[in-house]
Amino acid sequence: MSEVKIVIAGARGRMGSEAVKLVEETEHFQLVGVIDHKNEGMRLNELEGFTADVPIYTDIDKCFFETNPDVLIDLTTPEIGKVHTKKALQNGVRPVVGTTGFSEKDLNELQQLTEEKGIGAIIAPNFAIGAILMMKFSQIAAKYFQDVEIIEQHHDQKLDAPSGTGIKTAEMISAVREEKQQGHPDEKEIIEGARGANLNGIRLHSVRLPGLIAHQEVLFGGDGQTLKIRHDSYNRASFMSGVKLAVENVMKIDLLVYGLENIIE
Ligand SMILES: NC(=O)C1=CN([C@@H]2O[C@H](COP(=O)(O)OP(=O)(O)OC[C@H]3O[C@@H](n4cnc5c(N)ncnc54)[C@H](OP(=O)(O)O)[C@@H]3O)[C@@H](O)[C@H]2O)C=CC1
Ligand SMILES: O=C(O)C1=N[C@H](C(=O)O)C[C@H](O)C1
Repeated sequence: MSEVKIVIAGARGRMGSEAVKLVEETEHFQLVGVIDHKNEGMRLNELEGFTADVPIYTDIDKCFFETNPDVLIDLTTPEIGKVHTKKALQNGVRPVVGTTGFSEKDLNELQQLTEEKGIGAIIAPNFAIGAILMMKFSQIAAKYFQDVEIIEQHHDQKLDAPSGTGIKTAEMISAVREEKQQGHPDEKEIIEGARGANLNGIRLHSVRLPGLIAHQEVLFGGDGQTLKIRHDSYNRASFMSGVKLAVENVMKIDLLVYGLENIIE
């Protein structure tokens, strides 16, 4: 594979700093710059913990113009991630987006823009291979068990709830499950929110605690039995093989792919 020139947005963050390591360690990847909201004019290796000698930009247009990247890896925040993805597509840069918190409307807009530009884009709510399998296995199980609830657990610095993975799991299950209103028909929430979020009748519960990283359990209930499908990420390195796969694949496609399950057959 020929060399892929990469810019990372959110490089100082928990995920971004792992992505910097991944890019530095991968022979056919080249880090050409990073996008931040501070440290304009500095080099990344002037910041503690980094060795990559690349420029830091606070202006994404200037970054794209000066570094001419093939791919933008975005690992920022729900608000800014959307702006960056749009800017990347407008500049002919292929986005690989791990940032979560995109709405259906955002995804539709980005899909349209991708089609207009005719270049690849990947938005992956979860890059961990085990999490992709957890979602795929849940989709299989949902053909046999109509009753399902999702419990996702994350660190307490997470900005969005439910998690992107929780939403994607519910969407994948909804695609194969006959819609069902679960629980007792006369059920009443004594305290609002007690039954969690509701996506097509599937309940999604979000736990936020220090000490956690990223965990999800999908619980199915049937006659006298339950089935639990669980995935745990214990560190951010667990996401990096998926980031690598996404970067390699985004160079070969000319459409928007939402979810790595569409790439890992
Ligand atoms: N798809 C996946 O597999 C995974 C996705 N995620 C998602 O990735 C995103 C990042 O998560 P995480 O690394 O934990 O978060 P962090 O808060 O650790 O990192 C986000 C980084 O983005 C920076 N940032 C904020 N605003 C801007 C901006 N305007 N331009 C450039 N950088 C900016 C932050 O800087 P500062 O700290 O100064 O604000 C910070 O360095 C989240 O949306 C999370 O849900 C997380 C894990 C796995
Ligand atoms: O914010 C996180 O940490 C994570 N976010 C993603 C999500 O919202 O699903 C992926 C993973 O769960 C970690």
